[in-house]
Order: sequence, then C-alpha cells, then structure tokens
Amino acid sequence: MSSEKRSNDSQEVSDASIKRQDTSTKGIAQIKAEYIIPSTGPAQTRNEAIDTEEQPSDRMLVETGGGKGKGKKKRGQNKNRDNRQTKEENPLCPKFLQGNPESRGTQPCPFGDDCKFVHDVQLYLSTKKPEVESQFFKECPVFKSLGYCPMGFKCRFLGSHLNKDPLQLVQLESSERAKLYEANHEVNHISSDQKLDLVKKRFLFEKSEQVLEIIDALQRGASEGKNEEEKPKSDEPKAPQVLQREEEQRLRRDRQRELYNQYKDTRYFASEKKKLDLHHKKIVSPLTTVGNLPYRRLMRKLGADVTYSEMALAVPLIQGTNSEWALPKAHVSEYPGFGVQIACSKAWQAAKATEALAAHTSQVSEVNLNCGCPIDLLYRQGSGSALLDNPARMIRCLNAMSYVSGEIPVSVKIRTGTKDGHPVAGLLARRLVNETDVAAMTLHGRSRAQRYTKNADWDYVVRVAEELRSCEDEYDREGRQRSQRIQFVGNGDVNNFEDWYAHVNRSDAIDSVMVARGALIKPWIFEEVDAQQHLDKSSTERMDILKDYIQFALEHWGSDEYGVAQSRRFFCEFMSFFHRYIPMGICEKYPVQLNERPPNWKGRDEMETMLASPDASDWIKLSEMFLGKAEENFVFTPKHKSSSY
Ligand SMILES: Cc1cc2nc3c(=O)[nH]c(=O)nc-3n(C[C@H](O)[C@H](O)[C@H](O)COP(=O)(O)O)c2cc1C
Repeated sequence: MSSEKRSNDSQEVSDASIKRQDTSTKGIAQIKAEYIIPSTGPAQTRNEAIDTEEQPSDRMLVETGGGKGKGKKKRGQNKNRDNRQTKEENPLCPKFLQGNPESRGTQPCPFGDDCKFVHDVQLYLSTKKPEVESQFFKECPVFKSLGYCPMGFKCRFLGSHLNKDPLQLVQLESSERAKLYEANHEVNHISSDQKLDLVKKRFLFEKSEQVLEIIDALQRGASEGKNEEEKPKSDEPKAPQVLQREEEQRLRRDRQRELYNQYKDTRYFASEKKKLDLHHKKIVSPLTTVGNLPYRRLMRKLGADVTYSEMALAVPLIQGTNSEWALPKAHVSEYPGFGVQIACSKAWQAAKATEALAAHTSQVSEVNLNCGCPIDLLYRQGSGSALLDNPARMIRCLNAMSYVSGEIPVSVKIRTGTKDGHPVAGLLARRLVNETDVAAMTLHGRSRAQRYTKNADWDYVVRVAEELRSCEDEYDREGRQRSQRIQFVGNGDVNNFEDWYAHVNRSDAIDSVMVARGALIKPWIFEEVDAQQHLDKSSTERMDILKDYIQFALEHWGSDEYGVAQSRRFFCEFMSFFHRYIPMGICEKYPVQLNERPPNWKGRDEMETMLASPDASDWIKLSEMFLGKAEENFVFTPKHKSSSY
C-alpha cells in the first residue's frame, strides 16, 4: 500500500470540461461530472436512508429472548434476514480431521462404529465439496501462515497440503510451526472445564459476593438514612419496640461501617491496576458484528493502537454461554491495547461477569462498561444507555467491576444522554471523579434519541472533558488525590485525519478520539493519521485490504465449509460499510462527510465501480473472487437495512 501523496485528479480536469450536475444540495457528496451516472428521473442518490443505530446481533436476540413475539417494527433493522448456514452431507468425525487417530498415536473415537460421523477418510473425500477456486489464494492461506492446517481433511483448500500416495496431510517441522505460532495465535481462550464450571454454577464468585454485600448494605444504609432524617424529633419517652428498632438500626449501621472500612481497605485504586494510557492513541470503537476478531486484526495491521471486543452480555458470560465467551478472544497482535466491553443492567451482573473475565482471560487491557448502547432490546432491560438514566446504578456497576477485576482497569462508554436536549454527561463526569475509580471514559457526542440523525455535538464533548478536568482539580485541592487522571476519549463522526487531529487537539482535556464508521468505510484511516494526509487508495490496494481480511477470517473461522461460509457472511457485513468509500480522485469536493451520500457514480476502473456497489449481490460476487463460488442457497441481507448511510 502506498502512503505516497498522490496528485488529486481534480487538477487534471479543467473546470471548463466539467459539466456540473446539481449535486450541491446539503447532504450530497460532490462527485466530478465525468464519474456521475446520469439519472433519468429527478436527482437520484444511491441510497435513501441515513445510518441506523447499532443493531442487536443474532446472538443477542437469542440470548436476551428478543426477536420473539410481535414487537414493534425496528427502524432500519433487517428482521427477515435469512443467513442460514449449510451443513456437510457426510461430515467427517472430528477425531479423523488430521487422519486416523490410532495410526497417529492419539485417542480413538469413543463412539467407535456407532459414531454418526464418517470415519473413512477416502469415503469422506469422495463426497466432499470440490476445492475452492480462488483468484487470490492459490494455496491454503491457513497452512501458509501456520505451517499446518487445523481443518485437516475438511479444508476446502486441501490440495495444497495433501499427499495423495500415501494419503497424508503435509505439515512443517514443529520448530517452524512454533515460530509461526509465536506471532500468530489467538488469546483469551476459556477452557471447556472452566466453561462447564460456569454452566454448572460451580465457579465461586467470591469477590463478587463480598462487594455485592457491601454495595447492598451501603445502598440500604443510604435509603434508611434518608427516612430517618424525615422523622420529626420528639422528647417523649420511647416505647420499648421503638428502642429495640433503634438498637437494630445502630447494629446495622455498625455493620455497614465495618463493611465500608473493609471495602476501603480491600478495594483496588486505579493506581494499583495496570496503567491505561489512551493519550493520542489510535482507537477503533467496539462494533457489534462487524468489529469481529479478523476485522480488528486488520485494523491493527493498518495502524490501530487500541481495539475493543464486540459488546458481550454479562448474563450469558456468567452462565458460560459459548457464543458469548467467543467475544473476549483476541489476536495476539491486539494486546496490549485490547478492551473487553460488557453490557449489563445491575451491579451483580457487572461484578460476576467481570470476575469471570478476570479469572479466565489473561490478555485484557481494560474492561469497559457499555452505557451508550441504544438498542431497544437492551434499553428495556435497563442495560446500555438505560444506565444513563440511573447514574447511581451505573456507579454501583463500575465500583463492583473495579473491586473484582484485579489488576485490569475499568472504563466506561457513554452518550450525551438518552433524550435530546437533556445532556447528562457533564454531571456524570463529576460523579465518576468523586465516586468511582474508572481509568477512562469515552463520550459519544449524541443522545440515544438522536441515533445518527444529526452530527455529534463536539462542543458538548469538549465541555464535558473540561468539566472532568476541573472536577479532578477540585478533588486534588481537597487533598483527596486521585490516583491518576481519567483518560477522556471523544467519539462521533471522525472520518479522516483532519477530523482526528481537529478533535484531539481541540483541548488538552481530551486524550484521544475513537473511530467507528470511519474505520469500517476506510480501514486505512490511521495510516492517514500517521501520514497526515488523505490517501486515495486504488481499487487494487483496496482489494489487497480485503484479501487480508479474508486471510484473517479463514484463520479465525477455519478453512472448512463452515469457516468459508462464516468468512463469506462477515465479509459481506464488512462490505456493507466498505463500499461507501468515495475516492478522493473522483470527488469535486473533499473530504466527504459521513452523512453525505453520493449520486450514482462509476469508478476509475471496473473494479472500483464494483467495490462501490451498494448491491449485496455484488458483495457476494466479490467474495467469490476470494472464496470461490457461493452455495446456490447463499443469501445475504446486511444487518443494517440502510447500512449505506
Ligand atoms: C455497526 C455498529 C456497531 C456498533 N457496536 C457497538 C458496540 O458493540 N458497543 C459500543 O459501545 N458501540 C457500538 N457502536 C457505536 C460506535 O462505537 C460509536 O460510538 C458510534 O458509531 C459513533 O461513532 P462514529 O460516528 O465514528 O461512527 C456501533 C456502531 C456501529 C455503526
């Protein structure tokens, strides 16, 4: 990929030759006339809608019981998605993946002849789907990067690591494989025994039990204290029942004091945890569905310093659900600088999920509480942005997390508020300083109600950052000494290096900014930040980026039938953002804003036109260039109906 400054094509075309079309309307990207495909009707743009809010993943719908029943029609969500997976007709027994277990000296299949899967490798190969015909991968990409292929005979690129006579899989020497593994493996795997302990409720949430008792007692104390203040004082002698009640209250207060002292003595201060340094770091937002491990690995390769897991729900984590525990997994290149984000509605959920995470994952730089998610399903349950309306509960969650997370720092991501015109983030910042030990806060400059309709309010983001700093100063002046400055990260509408620097440099109170859609549409955005210039990537360079994505996807999901189908599906989800890139060279006015839509346009070459297609069937065609022909019944409907804008 070239980071050379390119000439802007606009200079090459004289003004006189540009037959301007009327694209100067607000919200419409300005494309040079020669790239516009003339429309027959009234002014036409490629897409009608604007960006919709984050959507629940299919996993979330299952785990929260959402998506069942009638429910209201969700804005922008494709509820009738049919992303079915095909299954192999005669699946090979997992014990035979790498060949006959007995001849390799490993444990035989415990089901023997009764096994419902195929044991005869020759038979399996005779019914297996043909090899993938990829224009980009002439040999198995996973074998090439690992020195062996974990999918063995099931691999759809098997030809490149199969000896036909005798029938045997090829692999590199173990020392070479070990070297490759060192730089390329996944971390934060929970073992099946650990998962089973959670499923069977055998995991002892000892720290959570401790902190929840304290938090409950403090909360009860606070509400009893309030009631007592309201009672009028009287000099009359007290009845024995009253005296007894008072004595009970006194004992409870003593117990609370004792618990509080215990809390003070045992709690972790931010300074006792791993240091979280986000200052001027290049940060990619947590992104449900699209922010999967292969995408984050790609972003690391393209210069990101900090990445976050997709949002994991606390309750299924506590219950040991497989799909939820897949989310904290990361590529080794992501650590340090990898955060796990959780969503929950109550302190017990926050504590237990965090305690399990701290016990079962080793490479996590921060645990982040999502207090910004607008999804109705979670909001109705009191999670995500619902916590903005209940700051006391948010603080209990954060303190519980801090108590149990050991040396992992805790952070929080919020929005301006839930309603338009009622921002609460400033007050929250004050409470975070005074009442919690959070190491960082991220503020997305929009309310829940606003979704993506208006621009993020960066003036407000800056005011909150400054409010945070003045609270920290007050705190210090009172001699209470915060252990370390809370890292403040702003978020919203960062789409190019100019936005990035403008926001990062606007106030010393801001440590950095977080990028979401901008990094999906233009994954090389941090390369621009480093080069401090707009980079106009050719279609060939963009295909190389997609090739890397597919490489990482196959390494993550596998190169067998299942893995190829998963890679194709998530490739298409990625394309639902990636296709929105409008190259600088075809623009009349640059940079293009995130909410600007182009009129129908054609690229500088055929591939560029194809890469910009908003049609999901073209994304499938692109996937076929990397992954071979899609199944006849492969259908893809993006999660965001109007994912284009
Ligand atoms: C597809 C998609 C998925 C998202 N998933 C999450 C998520 O899991 N957790 C989260 O805190 N925010 C999530 N967000 C919100 C972003 O992190 C970010 O706050 C928001 O998009 C504003 O940033 P932007 O203007 O740079 O896109 C998601 C946004 C998008 C577009």
